[in-house]
This record gives sequence, structure tokens and C-alpha cells, in this order.
Amino acid sequence: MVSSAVTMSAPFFLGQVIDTIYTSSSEDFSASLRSLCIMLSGVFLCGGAANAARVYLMQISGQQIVRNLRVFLFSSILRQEVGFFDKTRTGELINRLSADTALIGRSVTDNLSDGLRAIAQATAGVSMMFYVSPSLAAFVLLIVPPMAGLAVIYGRYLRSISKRTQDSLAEATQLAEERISNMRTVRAFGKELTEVAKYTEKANYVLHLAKQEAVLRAGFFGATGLSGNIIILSVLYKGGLLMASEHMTVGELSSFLMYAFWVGISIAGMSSFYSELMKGFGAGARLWELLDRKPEFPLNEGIVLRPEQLKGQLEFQNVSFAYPTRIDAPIFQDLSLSVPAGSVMAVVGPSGSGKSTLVSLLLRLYDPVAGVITIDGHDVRDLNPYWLRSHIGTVSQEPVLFSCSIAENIAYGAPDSGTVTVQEIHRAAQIANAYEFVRGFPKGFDTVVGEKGVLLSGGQKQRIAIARALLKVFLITPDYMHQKWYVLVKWANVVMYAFSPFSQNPKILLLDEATSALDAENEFLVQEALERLMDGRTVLIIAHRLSTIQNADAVAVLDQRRVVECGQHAQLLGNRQGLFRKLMEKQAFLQEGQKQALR
Ligand SMILES: Nc1ncnc2c1ncn2[C@@H]1O[C@H](COP(=O)(O)OP(=O)(O)OP(=O)(O)O)[C@@H](O)[C@H]1O
Repeated sequence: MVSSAVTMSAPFFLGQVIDTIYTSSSEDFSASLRSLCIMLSGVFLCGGAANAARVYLMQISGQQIVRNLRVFLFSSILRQEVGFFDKTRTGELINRLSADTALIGRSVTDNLSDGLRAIAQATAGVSMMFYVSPSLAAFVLLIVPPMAGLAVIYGRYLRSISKRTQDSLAEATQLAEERISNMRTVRAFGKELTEVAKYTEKANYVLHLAKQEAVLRAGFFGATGLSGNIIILSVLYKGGLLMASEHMTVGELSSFLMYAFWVGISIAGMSSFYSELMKGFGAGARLWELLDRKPEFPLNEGIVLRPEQLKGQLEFQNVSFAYPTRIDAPIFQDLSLSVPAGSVMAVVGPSGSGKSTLVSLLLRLYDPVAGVITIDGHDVRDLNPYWLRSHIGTVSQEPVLFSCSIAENIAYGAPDSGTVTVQEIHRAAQIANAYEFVRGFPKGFDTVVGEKGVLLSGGQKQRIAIARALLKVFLITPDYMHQKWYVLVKWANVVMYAFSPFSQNPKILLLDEATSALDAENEFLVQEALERLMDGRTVLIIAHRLSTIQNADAVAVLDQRRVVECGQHAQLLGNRQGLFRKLMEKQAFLQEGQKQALR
């Protein structure tokens, strides 16, 4: 306001200076001119300082708004249910997080400040024009209605183009993100040039939209520039006539002209403000959708069981399920399965029969369409999902590591990774048979594993993941505990862990046995680590190895959307017509001798 007030008072005072130059008598001329100029210099100094303050504040608050938008958006994205990520692509989300937030940040800060200033100046300019010469002002303002109509049409188009631009930019980012993160596959298939061509196509579409925007902007800015010049010309014409008829002094005409200039500049500022605002609205549409999206599952609400209440009995009762993205392709229909507390249940079945889906349902990554899944009699939908997941250890077939050090990856398994000691990490690595190979690296536990752990071998990744799961199982601390209790509980854990790491309360483990071609040594080491992990816990293991199936307390065979057979290994083998026996006969892991015996 200060900066605008100063700017807009300038033409009035400058008009006074001109009239002083024209009308003052020679003896007081220089004195009054000097005092007027000194006074004006002071006013201009204030205006300059106010303007600098405005720009600084806007820069700072702009960055703060962008930061807040990014943090809120990231937090909203991470709260969404897993099904959301099946539907939404990573590249798109990254684009929203980086490009869209920046665009909106710019449109509501720098732009808003410039825009408000332009509006204030245009209003003040128009008022001063009326003050200096009402008839000339009324004449000039005839131009406003057609310009306003043009601006509305322009704004509407610009908004839609901006939305399409941000969407296609998101598509291009999505493609780039996916190809770069799977570079090895692209290289192996020699698809670099094809991928570049695909990306170019997407980038070309963004360019095409940018051209459309350029045409639109050029037309609008050309029209506003033209109307500004026409205003000045008509002011000179009409003002010249008024001066000739002595209705206006030269100072007044000069002031009026300067106001007309300012109004012209402010209108240009307002059009640019309006353009940016419309672009911001266009980009914002998707961003608000994401920010406002309510996750389908709560993240941290529901029943929390006390440690002694958790026994680990798992039960699927008449469960029907289909993935939300493919609701018409049911994975389970009326599936029932019971895993007694403390037992090991091996799950087998043809590929695609839904073995991994069972694990996802237990982790409550998805909810069944019908039926219930219970843990110790509690429906998992009533349990606090955050608590639930923190009490279930998982090791998946393709363990995903983060691009940080091995130590940090292992510590990720603990509820509060900042408090994990080096000894705990080493111990977990020892039990997971990872210690020796990690120590063999020049940087040991500080070795960075690369994106998704690409710098490690399959077997090494798996053992690090087992160490991570171990830390989760041994260092579970109830999150409702107070900080001082936390220390005690942690110590108790460490002591139990040191003397007898396997004698804790039974917890639940969901394991997906590796099918990847580990060499015999690695496979043995991974297997050994898994067996240590399984001891004394309720385990649901997606089994691929004969020894795992043989050692399990029971085997469930999945097929045709349900559990077709369930029982002990020997008992199921005895059923000559059973699917389990057929699977066993087909599996490559059966030794020739065992196949003979089966026959
Ligand atoms: N996120 C998902 N969205 C939609 N469908 C999915 C999703 N994940 C898996 N599916 C489908 O669900 C079915 C069961 O998949 P699941 O991964 O549970 O099978 P599986 O028995 O573990 O297979 P495998 O032994 O090959 O790993 C498959 O037909 C698969 O295509």
C-alpha cells in the first residue's frame, strides 16, 4: 500500500512541479522548485524502501507457501491406501510435488503481490484521473467494458490449457521416472532410442500446448498494449482540445497523461497477474484433489492390544476379495483358513493363485469385499493398522532396500531407527547371516546400497531384509508407552535379545520365500536365517522349497480362489488326486529319487 500510494502520488506532484515551472515568478521560482523537489525525493525514498520490503516479504512468504504445500501434499500422499498407488503413477505424483507446487506457489505469492499492487495502482490512477479531469477520464474509460469481456474469455482458455499442460507434463515425468528407474531392463532390450522417441512425443505435446498458450497470450497482451497506446493518443487529442479551450492547465494534462501511463502499465500488470492466477487454478485443480483426498483406511486409529494379548492366531473366515483396480476379477471367493498361534503354515499354489494377496490382506493393505480376517479373534478392520503392521514382520520375495547405508537399511526395521545401537544392527546382521559379507565390504555397514539396493546381489539383499525384519521383531515397543518406559522396555528387549533372542512372545511373521536363483550357499544361508526368524512365532510362509513345506506344521494349497487342501505335508501327499501332490510332482525342486518314491 505504501509503495503504491507513493507511486500514484508521483504524477500529481510532478504535475505541480510542471505548473510551478510554468507559472512561478522568477524570484521565488528556484526556491519553490527546490523545496518541492526535496520533498518529493523524501517521498520517493519511502516508496523505494516500501517496494524493496514488499519484494523481500513476497519472496520469503512465497517459499514458505511452496514448502507448506509440498509437505502437506507429501504427507497426504503417504497416508493414502495401497490401492491408491495401484491406480496412480509415481511420476505423476512426483510432478505434482515438484512442478505443480512451484507453479501454484508463484501464482499466489509474487504474482499475487504484483497483481494486488497493479489493482491498487489502477484504482488510484483512475480515481486521480477523475479528480484531475472527470470529462477526460469518462472518455478514456469507454475502453474498459470490451477489455473486460476479452479478459474473461482469455482467462477461461488459459485455465484449461494450463491444466492440460500440467497433466501432459506429469505423463512425461511418469515415463522418464519409470524408464530411468528401470534402466537395466531398457539397456538389456536395447530400447534407449525407442524410449527417447516416446519421451520426445510427450515433450512435443507439452510444446504444442505451450505454443497454444503463447498464441493466446500474444493476442491478449497485444490487445492490451494496443488499447494502452490508443488511450494515450486519445488523451493527447481530447486533452489538447481541453487545453486549447482553457479547461485544463499544462500541468494537469501532464499529470493526467502520467496517470494514464500508470493505469496502462497497471492494466498490463493485471493481465499478467490474471494469466498466472488462471494457470495456478488450472494446475491447482489436481493438487487440491490430492490434498483433500481422504484415505480409505485410517492410518493410526483403532484397537491397540497389549503385548500379552497378542498371541498370533490368524483366521480367514469366508473371505472374498478382488483388487480395487480389477473389481470384476475376484481373487478369493469364500476362502477360509486358520493358522493356530505359534505354528508355521506353508502356503503353496500355482502362480497367480493369490499367495501374496493373503499376505497383503493380513497386513491390511486391502480390505476383503466380504468375510472377516481376524488376529486373536479381533477383526483386523478394528485394529489400529499402524500398530498391526508394527507387530508383523515381513520378508518379501523381492526385498526393497532404500538408497542409504546397510546400517540405515537394517535400522529401518525398528520403530524408532534413531535409537538403534550399532551392536543391535550387528547382532541382527549376524543372525541373518549377513554380518560376514557386510564386513567384507571396504566400508562395512556404511556401504551405500544404491537405489532399491542395486549394488547388492539378490541373496545379499534378502539377508539385509531379514536383518531388518529381525530388528522389527525384537525391538517392538508399544507406541502408547511413555518415553521413560520406553527406555526400560528397550533395555528389557535388549537383555532378552542378548540371552535368548527367540524366547519372546509369539509374534506374527509373513514370509515370502525366495524363488530367485540363489546359489546353494546363499540359499542355505537365507534359509537358515529365516528358520531362526520363524522360531516360536506364528508364521505364514509362501513356500517354494520342499524342506520348508516338510518342516511346516501345516500346508495350505490355494487354487480356484480358495483353499482347496489344508493339512500336514505327508497327509496331503497321500491324496493321489490332490492338487498338492500334482504340484509336488511338477515342481523342479523334487529330487529324482523322491519322484520315484511318489510314483
Ligand atoms: N495390485 C494388484 N492389482 C490388481 N491385481 C493384482 C494386484 N496384485 C496382484 N494382482 C492379481 O492378483 C492375482 C493374485 O496375485 P498374487 O501375487 O497374490 O499371486 P501369487 O500366488 O502370489 O503369485 P506368484 O506365485 O506368481 O507370486 C494375480 O492374478 C494378479 O494378477
